[in-house]
Amino acid sequence: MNHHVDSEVGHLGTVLLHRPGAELARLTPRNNDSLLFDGIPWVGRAQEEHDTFATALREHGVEVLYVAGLLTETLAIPEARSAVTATVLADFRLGDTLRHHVARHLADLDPPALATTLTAGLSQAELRTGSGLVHALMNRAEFIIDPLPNLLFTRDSSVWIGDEAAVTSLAMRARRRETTLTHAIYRYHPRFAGTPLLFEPTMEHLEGGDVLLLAPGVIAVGVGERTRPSGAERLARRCFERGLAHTVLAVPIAQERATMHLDTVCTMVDVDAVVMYPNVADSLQAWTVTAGPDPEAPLSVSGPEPFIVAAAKAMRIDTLRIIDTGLDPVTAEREQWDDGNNTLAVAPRLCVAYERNVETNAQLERNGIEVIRIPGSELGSGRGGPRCMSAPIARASLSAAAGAGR
Ligand SMILES: NC(=[NH2+])NCCC[C@H](N)C(=O)O
Repeated sequence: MNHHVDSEVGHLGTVLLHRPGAELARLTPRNNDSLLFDGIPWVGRAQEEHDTFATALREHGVEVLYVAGLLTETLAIPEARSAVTATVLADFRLGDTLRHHVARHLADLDPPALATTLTAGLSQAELRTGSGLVHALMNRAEFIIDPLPNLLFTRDSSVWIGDEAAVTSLAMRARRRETTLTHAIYRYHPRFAGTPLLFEPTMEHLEGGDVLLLAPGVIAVGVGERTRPSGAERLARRCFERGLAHTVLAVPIAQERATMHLDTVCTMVDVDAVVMYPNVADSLQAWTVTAGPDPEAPLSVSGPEPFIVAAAKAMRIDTLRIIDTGLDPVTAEREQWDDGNNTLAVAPRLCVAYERNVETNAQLERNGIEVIRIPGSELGSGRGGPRCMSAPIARASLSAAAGAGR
């Protein structure tokens, strides 16, 4: 099976999605902030919206894989099952007595039920038997295993570069456990076992929403709230060592919720065009990182210079075209917040976007980009759009198309 991604826009072959489920029903006004949601989504409607997204992708010939299905199949493998449950049981907050009860509870679950518990979490009330001090001092609604509502945003927990999978290192506490699931899938699932892992969750912080494959061999990495400079450095070194890239652009972004990832302000819609939030278009800078002269100095760093200039140079094109999010700054700010810039390219000049971002979508169409509109009123409450909700596993190679090779 051909798993390979070398751009943001090559015809999408296979994508990993997570259909939201019981984990979204865990959100309350008391925990939504710490679980990184801005509201309390209506779960049934979020599922309908997500199904519309998946159907639109399938109608364009895309193979849709779901985390729940892959995880269930993975958990049927004893080694994978014990690796994943060990990460849950390692939680310090449990203490030995409760840990023992949780281990017994998990051991009784079949793979589908275990997959559900690992994503939706486990409350004190749901644990069949419990005892000990930690259990006694918990209230019934408290989580023994925290839910993972942000699993919806599959973009962040793994990224394919070439034919390698990078399992990322998530910065926010509420999301860390997501990568234990993606890690297990890529290590043990028969479809993926043997895939080289370019990055591991034990490394410096790096999130997929910050990683943009601008062209074969050229990667932009947003550096801000989530991805740290050290994470970008580690990714650059590993990509150079493995011949997966010749240039990495480190792009500082404001450490704010609205711009938590680079893909919240900029996504690619054509081989030489991005849709970009106008309020940052002029100020976005990039540091250019290339392989250094010798092992003592593995990286060369230069810059900063305007992102679009650095990107065009690295991509060896004259200009990187910028399509902005509508002209008036208030509309632009509203639509950026609602993930207007967060499009998923299905092919060059064909992208999926939330229908609510009326101005941005009209701008895209005026610039020759076809827009597949999907509803996102409930999905968007987690602050993520079509790109955040998808992890491409296979795209038609642009380097093959250009005859460039690597
Ligand atoms: N690639 C992205 N922009 N992902 C959006 C993730 C949103 C999620 N609620 C978080 O705060 O982490």
